[in-house]
Amino acid sequence: MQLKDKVIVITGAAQGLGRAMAEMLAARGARLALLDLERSQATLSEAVSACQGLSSSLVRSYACDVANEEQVCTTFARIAEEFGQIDGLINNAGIVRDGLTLKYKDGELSKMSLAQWQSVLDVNLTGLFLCTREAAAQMVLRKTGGVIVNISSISRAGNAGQANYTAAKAAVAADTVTWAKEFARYGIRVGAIAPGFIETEMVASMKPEALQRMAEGIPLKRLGQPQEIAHAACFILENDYFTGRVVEVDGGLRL
Ligand SMILES: NC(=O)C1=CN([C@@H]2O[C@H](COP(=O)(O)OP(=O)(O)OC[C@H]3O[C@@H](n4cnc5c(N)ncnc54)[C@H](O)[C@@H]3O)[C@@H](O)[C@H]2O)C=CC1
Ligand SMILES: CC(C)c1ccc(C(=O)O)c(O)c1O
Repeated sequence: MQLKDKVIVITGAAQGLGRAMAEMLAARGARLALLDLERSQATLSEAVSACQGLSSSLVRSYACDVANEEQVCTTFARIAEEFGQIDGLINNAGIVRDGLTLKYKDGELSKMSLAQWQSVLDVNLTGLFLCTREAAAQMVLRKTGGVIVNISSISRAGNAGQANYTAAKAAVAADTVTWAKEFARYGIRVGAIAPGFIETEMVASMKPEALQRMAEGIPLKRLGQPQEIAHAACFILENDYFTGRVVEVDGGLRL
């Protein structure tokens, strides 16, 4: 897919990987619909301005909680109406609520709460399902075809302290295959990226000692940059023979 003038929706676009992908796509001439939570609209406006500084193509922001079915349906219908079509979707919005499933220390047993489990599944998996369904529906109805890029994680292979996140990101990788098979007949490709540790606000909230230990274990000896993930997203969007696969961009962490 040539990116110039294509309409690409990015969820969780206010900061981090979402914003980096928005800026790279703007620089390549794509038209952008940038989504984030109501409470992140001020930051999202800054992302819109940054994109507008890189391109004369249309860039608009939308307040949308990807885990809210009504908001997702309304927002994707609005985007299709306002832009005339949807050519691409990057399912990037995600949260972490890390913790051990069980912790036993000094005679005290603590547990991951159902709310802690459910909140991560709601955003990282159900949200991604809702956005995929609504974007694909517009692509099918308008007979445009398109591309969907899901953000998984190397955590999908299992990571202590992330039972909720791991479950969601593994399901994202599995459903990337499911949807690649289901949607190929409509000219829709679906791919995924599994980033390793990338330098964003989410990772900055980790303990510095833990981050340092982690970086030392990465063969390339550094965290990834958001632009390196944006580059992978552009590859999936642009390469017309790519579907149903997960691109791992992790500095060799899982070798
Ligand atoms: N930073 C990293 O090292 C890695 C990140 N990832 C994944 O990449 C994606 C982006 O991560 P970062 O940019 O690091 O995170 P971030 O926390 O910096 O940005 C996430 C964005 O998603 C938005 N968001 C959260 N819940 C939302 C919801 N319900 N509806 C709409 N927007 C919502 C937030 O407001 C925020 O703007 C996530 O899916 C994350 O799981 C995967 C592997 C590694
Ligand atoms: C273990 C993986 C690389 C990981 C680690 C931390 C975060 C985060 O803090 O956001 C992730 O999203 C991950 O996927």
